[in-house]
Amino acid sequence: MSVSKNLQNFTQWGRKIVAVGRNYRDHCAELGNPIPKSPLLFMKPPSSYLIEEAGPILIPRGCNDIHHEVELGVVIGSKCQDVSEKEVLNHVAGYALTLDMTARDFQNEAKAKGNPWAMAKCFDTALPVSRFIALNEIPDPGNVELWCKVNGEERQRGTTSDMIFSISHLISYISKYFTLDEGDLVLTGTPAGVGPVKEGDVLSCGITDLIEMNFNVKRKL
Ligand SMILES: O=C(O)/C=C/C(=O)CC(=O)C(=O)O
Ligand SMILES: [Mg+2]
Repeated sequence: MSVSKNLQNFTQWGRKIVAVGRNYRDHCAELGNPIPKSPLLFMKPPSSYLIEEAGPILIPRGCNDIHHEVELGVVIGSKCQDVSEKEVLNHVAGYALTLDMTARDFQNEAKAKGNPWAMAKCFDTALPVSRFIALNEIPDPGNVELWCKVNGEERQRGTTSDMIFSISHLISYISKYFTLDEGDLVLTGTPAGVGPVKEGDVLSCGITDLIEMNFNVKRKL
């Protein structure tokens, strides 16, 4: 699809962010979760976006276990409502490299009480995000290698070919329940290797040698 130049600033649009959880078998196993039968969805707010130049990832107040989750983001280019899997790629404008930062202690507490995950997933700086990645830079989104390092030490390396639900399936599925609009972002889930970062760490992630981003980690005062 042709991409409006403006869409390159998708993080400033204030659009929806739909995140998929438990989309890699090895990540389900490491957290002791069952393999989902259908996509597990949650939301992150646009206020959680953090671009590289904007400053550090801030550990939210009271959190003692914040985890990195490197993920491929898909930028929606046009309205998706009841879109078939075959049509999905016509609605994709491009991609982004993302970190679904997760306050794991908040999430575990919420899970134990049967409560929603908002406190764990939605805090300010919970969504470090790269520049817009054009379609031609990722010819096959179903076979993209993602990596994540803490202080230069590799923690995550996985490929989108290991997703349980493909990008086409995810977007088609979401569009059956709620409309995706131009400028929305879909996070496609993280592979195994998630783990903690602490104040003073440098968190780096990338897509093979296509793109890399680096963030300092600080505690919110
Ligand atoms: O159920 C859990 O314990 C944790 C789930 C997640 O945080 C899911 C994701 O965000 C993911 O798989 O990427
Ligand atoms: Mg995630």
